[in-house]
Amino acid sequence: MAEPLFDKIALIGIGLIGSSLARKIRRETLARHVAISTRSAETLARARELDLGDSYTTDAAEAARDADLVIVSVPVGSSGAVAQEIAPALKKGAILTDVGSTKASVIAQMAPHVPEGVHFIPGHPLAGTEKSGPDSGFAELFENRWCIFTPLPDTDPQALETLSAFWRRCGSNIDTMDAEHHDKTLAIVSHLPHIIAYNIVGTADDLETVTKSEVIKYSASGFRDFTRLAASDPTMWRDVCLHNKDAILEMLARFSEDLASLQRAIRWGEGDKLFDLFTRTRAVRRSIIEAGQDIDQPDFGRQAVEHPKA
Ligand SMILES: NC(=O)C1=CN([C@@H]2O[C@H](COP(=O)(O)OP(=O)(O)OC[C@H]3O[C@@H](n4cnc5c(N)ncnc54)[C@H](O)[C@@H]3O)[C@@H](O)[C@H]2O)C=CC1
Ligand SMILES: O=C(O)C(=O)Cc1ccc(O)cc1
Repeated sequence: MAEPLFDKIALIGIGLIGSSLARKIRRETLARHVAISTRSAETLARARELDLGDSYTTDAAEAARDADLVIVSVPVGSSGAVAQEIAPALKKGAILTDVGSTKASVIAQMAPHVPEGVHFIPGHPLAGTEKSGPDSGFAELFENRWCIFTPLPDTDPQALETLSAFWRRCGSNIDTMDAEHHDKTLAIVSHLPHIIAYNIVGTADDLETVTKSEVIKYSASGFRDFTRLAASDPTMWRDVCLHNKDAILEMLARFSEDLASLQRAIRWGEGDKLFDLFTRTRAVRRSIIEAGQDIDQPDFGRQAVEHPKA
């Protein structure tokens, strides 16, 4: 078995992402000690029952003390408060990272609190499901997934390599880019799909002419796919919307223009236009599959939750 990469890893936040990391770290012995901290005593008690770590506390600073790697896995709107709380406890040379779905805002919130000598490397694993909480995690979540880092200009290359090695051991491929580019890219490939899903399910729920029971009874697989995304955690997605506002609004404006054009094509019976668009979009799906992206991983997640492996 390979040597642990770290003596102590602190996981601040133990929901889907934090608990998936905990399970992987424990399974592969990536650290000698896993310290777990979360805000609510109830969630912490559940993490203890699931045996996700070696020590448990609601005091984030206590968990972060002496840690070589601190991973903040909380809704993006709470990342500044967490950074402020743990900052005095961070040891010199420690790596501080996060997993938040937005990056420019997380950097703006966390960076001002990071003490001299601590390596702050913002990160984002592109891996998840619609589930949340410590029960929903599974060790395989990050396998064959991308983990994006958005390093700051003064990021230490050695610390970046150490963190990359950790994520590779979690099964991920690594990419780096600047935070603004990350936020624009994720706005279109992740944030908009969730917003569209929330919207369509909300519209269906509001309809007067179709009853709620008909929506449930007759929901074809297309609508069901939207309901999966629309079941994602409300706190997490409220924060994503509020903290990637500009990029999301920019992509929504583009989306609305294209939707208006589609609406017009339907109104005027422009079959060729519809056919051309649908042909182009089918090719996008095919290239995703050809690129080997396992887009059905959420099903794998559901199976893993039914048969949890700590
Ligand atoms: N759910 C997903 O599919 C993915 C989520 N992310 C990002 O990962 C982060 C965590 O998301 P999940 O694990 O899905 O959420 P979750 O809702 O499953 O877990 C969040 C955890 O943070 C804790 N928490 C909330 N506020 C806190 C605070 N102020 N101090 C300490 N702990 C606090 C909660 O008690 C819970 O343990 C978010 O920033 C999200 O954007 C990234 C990739 C995928
Ligand atoms: O459940 C899904 O389909 C997801 O898209 C999960 C997800 C949610 C947020 C992220 O920042 C990354 C991945």
